[in-house]
Amino acid sequence: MNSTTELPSDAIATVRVIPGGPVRGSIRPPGSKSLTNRALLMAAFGRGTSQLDGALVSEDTHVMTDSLRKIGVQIETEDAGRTLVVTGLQRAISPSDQATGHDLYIANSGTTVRFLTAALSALGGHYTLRGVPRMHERPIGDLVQALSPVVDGTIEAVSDGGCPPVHIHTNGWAKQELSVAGNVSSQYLSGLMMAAPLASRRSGAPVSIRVVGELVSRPYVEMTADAMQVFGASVDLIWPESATGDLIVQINGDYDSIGWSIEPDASAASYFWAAAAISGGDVTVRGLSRAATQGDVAFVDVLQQMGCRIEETDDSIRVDASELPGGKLRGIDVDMNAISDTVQTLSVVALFATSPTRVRGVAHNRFKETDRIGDLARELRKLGATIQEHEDGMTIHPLVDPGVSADSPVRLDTYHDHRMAMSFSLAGLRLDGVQIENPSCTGKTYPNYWADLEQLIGRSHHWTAE
Ligand SMILES: O=C(O)C1=C[C@@H](OP(=O)(O)O)[C@@H](O)[C@H](O)C1
Ligand SMILES: C=C(OP(=O)(O)O)C(=O)O
Repeated sequence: MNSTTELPSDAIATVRVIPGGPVRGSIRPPGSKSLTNRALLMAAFGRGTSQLDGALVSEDTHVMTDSLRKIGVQIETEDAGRTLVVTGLQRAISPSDQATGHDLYIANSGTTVRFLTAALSALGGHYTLRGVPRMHERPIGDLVQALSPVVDGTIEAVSDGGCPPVHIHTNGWAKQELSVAGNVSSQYLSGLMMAAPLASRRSGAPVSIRVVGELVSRPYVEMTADAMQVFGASVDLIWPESATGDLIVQINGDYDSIGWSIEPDASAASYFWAAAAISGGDVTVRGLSRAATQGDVAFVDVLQQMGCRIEETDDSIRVDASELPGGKLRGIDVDMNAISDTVQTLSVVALFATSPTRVRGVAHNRFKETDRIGDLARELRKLGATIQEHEDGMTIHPLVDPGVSADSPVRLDTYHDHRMAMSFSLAGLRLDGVQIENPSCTGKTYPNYWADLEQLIGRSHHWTAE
């Protein structure tokens, strides 16, 4: 057994977090995945050269950067990749590109495949986007269906159920009015919104998008609109007045070159706030406030409902669980549709509450890196928890006897899902013997997670490669 601050490599099979006392400290997570991939896309198709500071360096941003470079976008890096200098590809695709086409590898990055599918269909050319086996089970059919009637050419998703690989052969968009479903993923709408300026370049006309029916993960659409405005495009989100009405999005204008500082990742911050809640400690996350563009900062409201105290400044949010009412976290009933990437984090916190926690509104979590309801329930049960699965979420019953025996370790599978690994590490703050499989899967959005966790939890805990 050894303790190290080095990154777990692929050769390391499991990690064990050793329980200890309250976690106290402060941390600044790496840049936001969602903002980095949006900024890369808009800078790549903008006028002139943009500089992005504080970018995330991870698998999801790497596949975006690589794909953009492959189609001819110039991207220079500084500060170990955290600064990106991007020269926009302000041109239609060249005849030689048209002849050869591009084969783009997008691993398991939902943002990359959905944003690029929309943008490349508007840019024109021949492309195939393919990823890991799980990516070929993640839906993109609603986006392809939205694009099929408007492209001048063809677009198809060839795996069962309308999943990647995606083949695109177009001369851009021939129409400016689209309809898209939003009940499986908001990334389809975000992709179409960001592609719109590319289509307007060709037609000279604004683009209008109707979202038919329910829209999940709404804060990400607001983030897209905000980021597009930062890049100089104009976006109107016209929200329906009744629950049954449709959202209409109108987009006009084009992307400028800008300098932009990217916020730390709020979904990543959830693990550190949760570490405070679970251990009865207090943790300050630097670089985020409630005014952040990322909806996931609202995870602190969930912890507040469970009894934690929240303190904010313009540039930090602190979660304090050192004086919980009655000394314990309380279970809650919460709709997490808007902040679904933090469901796994909450599910582990809920194991240590005094009453059950019901999570609602996240049926779309079954389409992510893995089935984040069924697979999550299976792993939590291995810890001895009673978990009820629902169509739209789950109920987590607190552990009756928190304390897994050290001589009978529990191995938790992570399903190549970074958020499974990061969330399960939190269980190890209180339970003995929790082993997390394939810890390097955090590389999708947080390659330095284990080192950062160790730095925060300090000497009383260690993560251990076995
Ligand atoms: O637009 C984005 O950056 C994201 C939207 C969300 O996906 P869904 O809209 O599929 O819920 C979220 O889960 C994902 O991590 C990032
Ligand atoms: C769902 C996620 O990612 P994506 O959809 O971008 O692959 C995530 O990061 O939790």
